[in-house]
Amino acid sequence: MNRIEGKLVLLGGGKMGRALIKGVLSAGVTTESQLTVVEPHAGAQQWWRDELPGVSVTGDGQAAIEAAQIVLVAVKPNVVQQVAGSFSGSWGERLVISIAAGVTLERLQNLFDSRCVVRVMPNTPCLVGAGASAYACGEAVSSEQAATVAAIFSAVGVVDQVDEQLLDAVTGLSGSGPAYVFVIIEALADGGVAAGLPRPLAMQLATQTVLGAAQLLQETGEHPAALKDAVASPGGTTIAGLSVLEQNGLRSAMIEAVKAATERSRALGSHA
Ligand SMILES: NC(=O)C1=CN([C@@H]2O[C@H](COP(=O)(O)OP(=O)(O)OC[C@H]3O[C@@H](n4cnc5c(N)ncnc54)[C@H](O)[C@@H]3O)[C@@H](O)[C@H]2O)C=CC1
Ligand SMILES: O=C(O)[C@@H]1CCC=N1
Repeated sequence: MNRIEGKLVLLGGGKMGRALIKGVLSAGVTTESQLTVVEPHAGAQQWWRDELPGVSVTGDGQAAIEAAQIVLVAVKPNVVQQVAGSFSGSWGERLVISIAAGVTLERLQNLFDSRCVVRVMPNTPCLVGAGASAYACGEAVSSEQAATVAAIFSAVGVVDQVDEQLLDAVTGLSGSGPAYVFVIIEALADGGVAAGLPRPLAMQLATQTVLGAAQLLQETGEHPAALKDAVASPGGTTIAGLSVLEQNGLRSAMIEAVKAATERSRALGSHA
């Protein structure tokens, strides 16, 4: 795993900032002493002091940003403008990496008055090293800086560089997707409970079934339809279940969910 050089500042120590930094630290891509977290809320600051006492935490990022080579922006989309304006120096050649949903490279370039900006869409499984991320680079991002982005996000999962126009769809699929899968797991477990299983056993079976199916798909490289067909015996249990999923529009619900989240990402970008 590539170690990154230089000081890194995280702007926004909330859910995603925590997931990314914990993952990156445990992969050894950076160290606690290279890191400063800028976070205004006392409760969130306390989390960092309790969980990662070697990381500096501050409410005022001026000095830390001055000393940093890399700035990771993990605030809500409507706060990006505020954090960009809160630094009184020039953002200059610093690498600014934003994970804010919908906030475009053009918008980032304007807000940070810099062409060294990268727009990334990660997801929460980064916390356990199983994230899925994609990124697009601004006009002046060097190949070394792009490699730094790849090093950070490959430390916490898989990462691809894409054309920026694809990032709203990435947001709708893999950025928001963990939530869809959690709903599926919860619903599978509810079904198990309805069919008479104790809740803890139902949760374990539902979770492991989703994990195992994903792993089987990934490791065999088979088409999902072929793997689905292999489960469904003629006149058996699975085809009875699949038939109910089709009657209730599961596929179409999934497609519409990704499309709706993609549209929402586009809308967030136009309002951020
Ligand atoms: N939650 C998710 O699954 C994903 C979120 N994202 C993006 O990540 C960004 C952060 O999302 P979450 O971590 O879920 O939100 P969050 O609300 O958990 O974290 C945001 C943090 O920013 C802090 N903050 C507010 N104003 C600030 C300021 N002026 N300076 C520094 N920090 C400030 C807040 O106190 C909070 O701790 C969003 O832009 C979101 O679109 C991207 C991928 C997945
Ligand atoms: O719901 C959101 O806006 C963020 C972006 C992707 C996942 N969560």
